[in-house]
Amino acid sequence: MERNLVLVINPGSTSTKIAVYNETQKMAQENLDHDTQKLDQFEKITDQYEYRKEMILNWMHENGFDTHKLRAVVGRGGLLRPMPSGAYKVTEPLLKDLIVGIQGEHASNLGGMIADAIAKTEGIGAYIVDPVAVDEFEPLARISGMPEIKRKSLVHALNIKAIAHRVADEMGKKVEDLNLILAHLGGGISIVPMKKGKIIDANNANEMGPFSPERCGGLPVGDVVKMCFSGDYSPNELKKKMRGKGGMTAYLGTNDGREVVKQIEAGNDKAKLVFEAMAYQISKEIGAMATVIEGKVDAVVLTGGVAYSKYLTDYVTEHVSFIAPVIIKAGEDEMEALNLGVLRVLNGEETAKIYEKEVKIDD
Ligand SMILES: Nc1ncnc2c1ncn2[C@@H]1O[C@H](COP(=O)(O)OP(=O)(O)O)[C@@H](O)[C@H]1O
Ligand SMILES: CCCC(=O)OP(=O)(O)O
Repeated sequence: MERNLVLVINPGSTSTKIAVYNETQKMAQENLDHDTQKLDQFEKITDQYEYRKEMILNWMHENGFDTHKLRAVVGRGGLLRPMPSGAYKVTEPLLKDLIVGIQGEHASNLGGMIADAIAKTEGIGAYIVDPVAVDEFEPLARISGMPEIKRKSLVHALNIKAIAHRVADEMGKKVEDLNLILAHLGGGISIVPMKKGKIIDANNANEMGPFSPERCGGLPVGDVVKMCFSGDYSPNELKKKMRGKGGMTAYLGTNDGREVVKQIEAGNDKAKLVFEAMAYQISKEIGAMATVIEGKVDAVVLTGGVAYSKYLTDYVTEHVSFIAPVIIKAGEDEMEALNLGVLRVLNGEETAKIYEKEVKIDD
């Protein structure tokens, strides 16, 4: 049987996206949304491994894709050690860091883990491309204000880089010729200044910046310390309040922006206040990141699922268009970027990076 297909697996905090490609042709894609109640049944994100893997294998089976026809599996890469951008082979040290969550828990850790499991049963390669741990920060961006704590680059690097290339193409330029502010508005939110193709700062989508559909964003730190020592919450409850059950979900009980827009249209004032507060915080972060590149911004780009909401993009555009023209690229180019990343390796145009050679593993 000819092995000519690539399986692309993209676990996000609110969804699992799956696609099958034959070379550059997408044969099928499915976006499986996960509601807050379902994900809440799992204590840790790695506990979702079997649930999401079975969903993917069932989808393949139901859509007539035989795993024996796969030539590679590529997954979204997770919270690994700070690393250069690129396509990586899933090796044992990389897998180990995904499983332990070396920089924390996130759904994207499951991408490489599930890709590896499916690839191993077929004796083929598993890969990740531009994981959320891609780190191109400049030295100033790493200083937090407390020496024990470093600012981290945890960012939607895959989509941000893919969308930046798309915008540059449409402008007849290369990313290296541009300064952009890109805001990925998904289950988590990343806002970055991109200087000549490099993500030189970012809010850290897991813990800082605007609140998001499922995360609390940056908080007044004194109040957080009080909560931690109140005895009212276990460490796991607090983690869930930060990620998974934070932000829009905490106020409105849903991680689904479409549902919130419907509530606003039905006259729900609380939904309006919270959704606008998210748009307000997004706008403020874009303003802050514009200072990093001294206001020399060619465009502000809004991408990710929440950028489908005209209500939200209108609000943000009104508040930030004084900085630069606002371009809306709703949704993501992640599936395409994962497939193209692995094709460059399979077709010999690029050599897959080896994690343990690119990062310092000191334990
Ligand atoms: N038309 C829309 N209006 C508002 N929010 C939307 C719309 N479409 C998708 N979303 C929201 O976008 C978020 C998912 O974005 P996505 O980039 O797919 O993130 P992730 O990969 O983190 O799951 C969810 O909160 C979803 O409800
Ligand atoms: C940690 C950055 C990646 C991220 O937040 O992704 P999702 O929006 O898919 O959860």
